[in-house]
This record gives sequence, C-alpha cells and structure tokens, in this order.
Amino acid sequence: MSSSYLLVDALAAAAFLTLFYRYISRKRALILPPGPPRLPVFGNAFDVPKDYAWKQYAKWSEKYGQSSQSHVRSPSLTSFTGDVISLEVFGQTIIVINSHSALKDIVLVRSATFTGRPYNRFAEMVGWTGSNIPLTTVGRSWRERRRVMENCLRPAAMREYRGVQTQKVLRLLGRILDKPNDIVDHTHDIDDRFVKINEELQAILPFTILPGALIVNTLPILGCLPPWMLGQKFADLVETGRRSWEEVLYEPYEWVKEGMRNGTAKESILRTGLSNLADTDTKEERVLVDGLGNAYFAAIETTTFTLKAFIVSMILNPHVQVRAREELDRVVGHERVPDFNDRPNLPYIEAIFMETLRWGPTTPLGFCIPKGAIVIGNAWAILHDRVQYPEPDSFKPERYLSAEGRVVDDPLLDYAFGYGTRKCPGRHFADATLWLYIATVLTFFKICKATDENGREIPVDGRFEPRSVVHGPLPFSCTLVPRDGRALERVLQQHQ
Ligand code: HEM
Repeated sequence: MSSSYLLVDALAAAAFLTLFYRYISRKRALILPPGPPRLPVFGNAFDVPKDYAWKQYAKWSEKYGQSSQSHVRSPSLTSFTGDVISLEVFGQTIIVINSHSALKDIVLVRSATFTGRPYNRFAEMVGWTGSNIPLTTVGRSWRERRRVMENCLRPAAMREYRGVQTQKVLRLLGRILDKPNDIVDHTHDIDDRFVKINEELQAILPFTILPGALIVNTLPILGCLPPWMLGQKFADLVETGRRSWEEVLYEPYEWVKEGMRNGTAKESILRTGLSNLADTDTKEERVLVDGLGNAYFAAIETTTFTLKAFIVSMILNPHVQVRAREELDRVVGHERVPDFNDRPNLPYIEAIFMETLRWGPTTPLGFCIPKGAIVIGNAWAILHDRVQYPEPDSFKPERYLSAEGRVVDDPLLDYAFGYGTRKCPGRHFADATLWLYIATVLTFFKICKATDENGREIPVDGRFEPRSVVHGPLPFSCTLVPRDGRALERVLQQHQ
C-alpha cells in the first residue's frame, strides 16, 4: 500500500476519533437550546439548511424556540427564553439567535465575549488569517487594521468623500443614459479590474465561511493533506483563495504607488495614507494597506447588493416611486443632483432607504464565537419580525413615517450592519453612498420592467440568492426611463 493511502487512513481514523470525542464531550458539557432532533455523532449535519438558511432558522425558532426555557452551561451564555435554537454538526455547536431581545440579552451585553470568529482551517491554508479582518478573531492584528478603517471611515471624515461620491453618481447617470437596460451592471463597474478581482474572491466566500460548507473547516485535521488529495475542486479553491486575496490587497496598492511615483495618482484614501507615512516597507504600511484592502473587499458586494435590492423594490412597487418623485420634484427639481443638504427635507426618500435595509438585508446572518459554540445572529429574522413589522415581506416605506410625515427612527436597522464590537466600520460611508444613489436615480429616472423582443414585460419576482454570506436579488432585468432627458443632459454637461 502506498504511503499516501496510509496517511489518508490515519487521518480518516483521527478525524473519526475527533468527531466521536467531540460528540461525547459536548453531550457531557452542555445543555443546549432546543432545535431539530439530532443523530448520534452526525448531529444535524444533514439538516443544516443550504438554501435560505435565515428563513429556515426563523421557522425552527417558531417551532422549537418560542415556548422553551433553555439553559446553556458555559461561562459566556446564561439562561434565556425562546427565539434561540441550537444545532450540532459533527460535535460543533451552532446557536442561532432569532430575535432582538435574545440578541440583546445574550450578545450585546457581553459584547467583549462575542468577538471571536469560528476557527477556519481553510483561511489558515490560504493565508487569510490575521489579514482578512471579517474572518479574524479580535486580537492585535484585528485591532491594528480595524483602527485604520475606523479612522478613515469615522462620521467626521464623511464630508471629505462627498465630492467623490457625487462625481461617481454623475458618472453613473451618464452610463444609465447610454445603456438604460444595464443598470444592474452599472451598480458595479464590470470593466474595472479591481472590481473583477474582488468579485472572484467574493464568489468563493460562501464555500469558505458558511458552517459545514468545507470539510477542512469541519475536520481541520484534513487540512494537513496536500489540497489535491481532497479533490481538484478543493485544490482550485485553495489556489483561487490565495491568489485573489493577494490581488485584492496589493493590486490597488501597487497601482496607487506607481501613480505616486510618476505623479498620476488620483486623490484617494490610500494615497493620503501612504503620503502620511514616514517610511515605506514598514509594518505601518502593511497595516494601512491591509486595512484599506479589507474596507474595499467588505464594501463592494454589501453596497451593490443593497442597491440592487432598492432597484427590485422599486420595480415591484411603482406607487412608491410616484410618491418619491412628488417629494423630489418639490424639494430638488430636475435641474440638479440632490445633495446632502437636501436630506432632512426628503423624509420619504429616507424612509425608502431605511425600508431597503430592512426588506433585503444583504448580510442576513452574522457569526461570532464565544467559548465552545458558533453563535449566529439572524438579522433577517429580526428585521422580518411580524409583530415589529406587520407584513414584513412587503416593501412599505410608510412604516418609517409618523402621521405628520416625519422620519421615525428604528434602532433595529443597525442589525443590517452587524452588532457589537464587530459592527460594520463602513456603515457611515454606506449610508451616504446609498442615500445619494437612491435620491439621484429617483430624481432623474423611472425604474421599469424591461420588455422582451415582442414588447412583453419581463417579470421580476423579487427573490434573493438562496445561499451566500452576502446576498442580493437573483438576476433580473429592468430599464430606466429618463424623466426629463434634456434636463439630465444639462445637469451632466454642467459637471463635465
Ligand atoms: C450596505 C452596505 C453595507 C452593509 C449592509 C454592511 C454590513 C456589514 C455587516 C453585517 C458586518 C458584520 C459582519 C459580521 O458580523 O460577520 C460588516 C462588517 C464589515 N464591514 Fe460592512 N457593510 C456595508 C458596507 C461597508 C462599507 C462601505 C465598508 C467599507 C468602506 C464596509 C466594511 C466592513 C468591514 C471591514 C467589516 C468587518 C469588520 C470586522 O470584522 O471587524 N462595509 N458589514
């Protein structure tokens, strides 16, 4: 027998013993919240929902969680009631929290305990550990890089980016005017090299993060094998993971550095950061580049998917567009782009923005890990709670307006941006970008269903991707019709 077969047998035996040990020790250590019945050793391995997991967790919460008083014996989790379920996959405990009250009781009051990330053997194999912030457990690497992002993305810095955000929105208007059916592609510039490499990385993320998706994360000992022994598909995943992460972090950096050397570098956060460094090739430089690379990596899909959710919601709710246009015509008119000073005077646009975050949260599940369990905060379930939000699947901006037409604040919307110590550092930036986009597109265009070659409308069903870490609407067609083409051309000319 060849030595590689012996190695596989030995690892398989070790993996089985690990599972068995985990099973026995968990059984002894924890009394878990309720959940679907589990098999010996395998636990719920065959139940973990692959599609629309957030909806299935919410359903299980109604079935198993509501009336139960559960106790988890662990230093960080104490007793709590309802809305919390647990699963076990090969001895790994997964706890899913489905309501605001439970999340507040369990996670938010112990924010410091819930800062870890599930051990990710794949991330270690491809060199993400320490530099990939969303996947890194709180520690020195995380703190240093997070500080860079928080500094650049703090509320007070937002004014500095308004000029660039307005320029980008004007560019978008021009592109929509040229190709009114390609709005979905316009939300992310598909011809941009940096966008492309980022998307390659985003495409493999669900396989690498979601619990149970990769065998090396369930049984880390298998990570000792050369990747090809776990199949060509896995070997390709390792190769793509390693290469695309390097590219996402370092290609923009090389480009800006080259531009700084030959005097062509455009204004950017990276250029400012690099010019402020006393020396190059230092640890500070590495932390800066990693921090900003992470911000770029974490910003792209979350923002574009939210924009797509907005477009879909507008196609499905033309009456919302009508009311939005009345408000915009009154406050902004057709001869200019809305600006941030208009924001307080556009409560209905604000309500559309808020309802977009609630209706289609792009990060439905947030992960954290106190000792001994993966804890998932189900933001989707919280933002679709039937009591809090009657008819939760309907898109109703009115829920955010008082009888006098003023905006009603909703602290739960923060969950669209995560919670606790790991809350999204880019939320203020996202807030400004999304608002400006929504207000501008509605000022100048009607968002309509596209038509086929026979002039029939192409239906849009408003369904979202079933399985992803960051998810958005499934592909759909639409067309944007200028409300006043001449006025729009004048606005674009003024800014050329
Ligand atoms: C609509 C837009 C956005 C949404 C819905 C969103 C949502 C989120 C959520 C839910 C998390 C926490 C994930 C978790 O706990 O596992 C997160 C983390 C993060 N976000 Fe955002 N985000 C958005 C835009 C942005 C932008 C524009 C940036 C940067 C410019 C950004 C940078 C980050 C980073 C770096 C993290 C990781 C933080 C950490 O792990 O400590 N995000 N985001």
